[in-house]
Amino acid sequence: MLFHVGEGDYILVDVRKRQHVYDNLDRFRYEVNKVTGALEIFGIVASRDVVEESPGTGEPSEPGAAQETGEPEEAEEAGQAAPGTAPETRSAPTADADPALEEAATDEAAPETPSTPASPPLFADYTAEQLRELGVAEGLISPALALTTENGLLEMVYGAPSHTEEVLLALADGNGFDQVLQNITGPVTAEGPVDTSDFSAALARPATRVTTSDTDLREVLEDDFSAWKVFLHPTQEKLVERTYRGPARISGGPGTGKTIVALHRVKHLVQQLPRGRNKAVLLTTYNTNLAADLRHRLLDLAGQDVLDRVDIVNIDKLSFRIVNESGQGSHGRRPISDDQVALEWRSMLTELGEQHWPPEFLEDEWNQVILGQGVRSRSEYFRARRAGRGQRLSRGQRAEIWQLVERFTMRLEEKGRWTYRQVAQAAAQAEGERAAKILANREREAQEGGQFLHRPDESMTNLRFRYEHVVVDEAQDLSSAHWSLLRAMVDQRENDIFLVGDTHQRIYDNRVSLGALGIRIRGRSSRLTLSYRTTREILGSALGLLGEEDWDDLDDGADTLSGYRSVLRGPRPTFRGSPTWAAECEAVVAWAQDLLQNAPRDTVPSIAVAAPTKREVDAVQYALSKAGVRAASLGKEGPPAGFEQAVHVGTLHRFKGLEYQHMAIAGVSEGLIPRAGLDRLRESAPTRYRHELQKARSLVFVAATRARDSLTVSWHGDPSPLLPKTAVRAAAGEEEARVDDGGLFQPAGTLF
Ligand SMILES: Nc1ncnc2c1ncn2[C@@H]1O[C@H](COP(=O)(O)OP(=O)(O)OP(=O)(O)O)[C@@H](O)[C@H]1O
Repeated sequence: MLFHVGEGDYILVDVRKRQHVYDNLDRFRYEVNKVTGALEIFGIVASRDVVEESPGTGEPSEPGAAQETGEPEEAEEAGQAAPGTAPETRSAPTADADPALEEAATDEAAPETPSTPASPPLFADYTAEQLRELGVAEGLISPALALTTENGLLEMVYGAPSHTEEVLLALADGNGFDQVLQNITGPVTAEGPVDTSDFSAALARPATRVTTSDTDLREVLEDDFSAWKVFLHPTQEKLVERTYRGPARISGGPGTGKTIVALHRVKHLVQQLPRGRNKAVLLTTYNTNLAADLRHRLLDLAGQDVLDRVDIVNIDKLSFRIVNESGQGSHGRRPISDDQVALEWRSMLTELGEQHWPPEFLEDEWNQVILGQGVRSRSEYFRARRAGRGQRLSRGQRAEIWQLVERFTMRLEEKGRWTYRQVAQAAAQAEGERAAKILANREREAQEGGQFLHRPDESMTNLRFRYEHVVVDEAQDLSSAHWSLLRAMVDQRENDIFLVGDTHQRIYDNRVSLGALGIRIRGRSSRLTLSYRTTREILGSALGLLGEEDWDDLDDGADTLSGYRSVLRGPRPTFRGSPTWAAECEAVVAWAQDLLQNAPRDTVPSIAVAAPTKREVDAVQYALSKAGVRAASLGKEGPPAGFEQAVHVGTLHRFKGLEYQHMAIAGVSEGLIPRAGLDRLRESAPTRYRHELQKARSLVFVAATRARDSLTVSWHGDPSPLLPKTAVRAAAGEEEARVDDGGLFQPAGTLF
C-alpha cells in the first residue's frame, strides 16, 4: 500500500495481503495537520467507546496491522524513523501482537465491564475547537470527545498520529490546555501558514515523523546508534539548537532523551566552532563507565572529526588531572573511598574519646557544609550557610567541629590519603585562581588599550579558559566543588554550560545550589516529559517507589515529574517475596532462563539483575553461572570485554544511565534497602538520615527505570519498607492487582 506524496515520491504505508488492504482501506485517513503541518496517515480504530463515530465496521479493527511479530512498539512510539516507511502510519495492534493489549482488548469485550453510558466524556472540559488548536488530527476530534473510558482512549490513541496521542494522553493525565499548548504543541507548531493540500511541503517538515514497526527494518536501524542521527523529537531538537545567553539546564524523568540531547548538543556546538585542533568542548559526567559510553555514542553520532574536538572525561578524573597539573596539594596522595572515610572518622573519635559528636554527623558536616561550600578557614566556617541542615550550631560548637575536622584532614594527610571531595575541592581552587588571573589580565588589557604596557610573565598572558563550552550529563550527582571547577573552566558567556540531569535519580549525596556557585540557570531551564524507554506500566510502578519525598531543582527550587509519561505499553511489573535468599536467587535464575528460552530465534535479549551490595551481586552471578546462564558482573568500566551479551549483574549504583530489555531488582528486603543501621542516624544526624532514605529510593527508582520491556522486583524475608504496601500485598496474593491499573500501584495524576 503506497501513498503518493507528489512527483516521484511515495510512502510505503504497509505490506499486507491484497484482500486485507481492500477490506481495510476505508479505515485509513491521511491529512496534513493544520497546526503542525505534518503529514499524518493513520487508522481509525473502532473501540466500543467511539464506535458510532468511527467510519470502520465497528469490530475491533487492525488497519494496516503492521504488528505481526509481537515486538513492542518502541521504535514507532519513539518517533524513530526509517526512510521510506510511513509517516505516522499507526495501527491498532492485533490482540496476539501484544499481551498487554490482549488483556485490554479482552477486558473491553468482556460483559462484566460494560461501558457505562452514564459516565461523562473524558474530555468534557474541552471543546472541539480547543482540541483542534492543540493539533489533534481533524478526523479524531469527534471520536475523542465521545470517549468515556480510559481503555477506549488507549485503544484509540494506538491508531492515532503520535502528536494526537501525546496531546490526548497529556490532557487525560491532568495537564491543562495551556500546559499542553505550551509544552507539547508549541514546540512542533509549523512556522508560517500550512497548505493542507501540499503533501510534499508537509513531508519536508520536521514534525512529519516517519516511523516503522517492522522488526527487520528496526533491527537494521537500531543495530547502531545512527538511527538517532536523524530523528530527534522537535522538542528535543529545539533544546539542542537554541542559543542560550548563559548556563542552561534540561531536566526530565528517566528515558526522556536527556543524554541524547546532550550528545546532539555537543555535536551542534562543535559544528559552530571555528576550525581548530584543540579540544574546545568538555563533555563530562559522574561515572567512569558512562564517560566511556558517551565517547562511543558521540563517535557513532557525529564521527571522529567532532570527537577530536571534545574532551570526554568523568568529573573526578578531570579533578585529578587539574590537581596534578597544578601541584595543588596532591603530593602523591591516594584517594580513599567513602566507606573507608566513615571507618576513619569512627577510629579517630574513639581514639580521642570524643563522644559528643556522632561520626556520621561530622562526616556529613565536613562533606556538605565545609567541602560543599568550599570553606577554607575557621572564620569562613563561622559564616557558612547551614540552612536546611536540621540543627542549629552555636559559634562554640562550630569551633569544636572545625577543630575535629582539621584533625581529621591532618590524619588523612599523614596516611597519604584524601577523599574524592577533597580532590575536587583542590582542583576547583586551582582552577578558580587560574580563572581569576585570566580575568585580571583581560581587565588590564582593556585598561591599557588592548596592549600590555608592562608585559607581565608571558605564561600568564597566554592563559585562556580551558574550554569554549561545557556539557554535563547526570548533573544531579556533581558536588559544589565539581561545579566550581567547571565554572572556572569556561568563560561566562553565551552557551557556556549546558547540563542535563534528574534529581529524582540522585544516587550520590551531593546537593548544590547552582546560582550560589555562579551558574545561573534561572529562565533557561526546560523539562522533557515523554519517556522513550519505559512502558507506562513500569513507569507507574517506578514512580510509586519515590514515595512522597520532595525533590530539588539544583537551584534552591523544587523539581517535579509532573506530566512525565510514556506511550509505550507492556506487561505489568511483577513483585515477589521468597522465604530465603537462596530461594530468591533460584527464582531470579528461573526468570532469566525463561526469558532466554523464550526469546525469538537468533536473538539474545538484554537482561540484567541489580542487587543492593557486592555480596548479593556475587551470589546472583554465581547462581546464574551454576545454572548454565552466561552472566557477568558490571564493573566500573561496564561489563568485561566479551560479555556484552551476557546477563549483567551489578549493584544498584552501577545501572545509572544504562538500559536493558528485562530488569530484575533482587534483594529489595528490609535491612538491605535501605541498608541496616540507618535508623541510628535518625537521632544523631537527622538531615543525613532523610537524605539517605531519599537516596535509597532514588537507587531503586534508577534501577527500575532501566527496564525497557519488563521489570521484576523481589525480596526475601520481610520486604523493604520502601516498597509500596499494595505491591507487597499483591505479591502475597492478598490483593488482586486490577487489570487496568497499569502497575501494582499508581502515582497520583497518572493515567493507565
Ligand atoms: N527522539 C527520540 N526518538 C526515539 N527514541 C529516543 C528519542 N530520544 C531518546 N530516545 C531513546 O530513549 C532512550 C533513553 O534516552 P536517554 O538515555 O537519552 O534518556 P535519559 O533521559 O538520559 O535517561 P536517564 O535519565 O534514565 O539516563 C534511549 O534508548 C534513546 O535512544
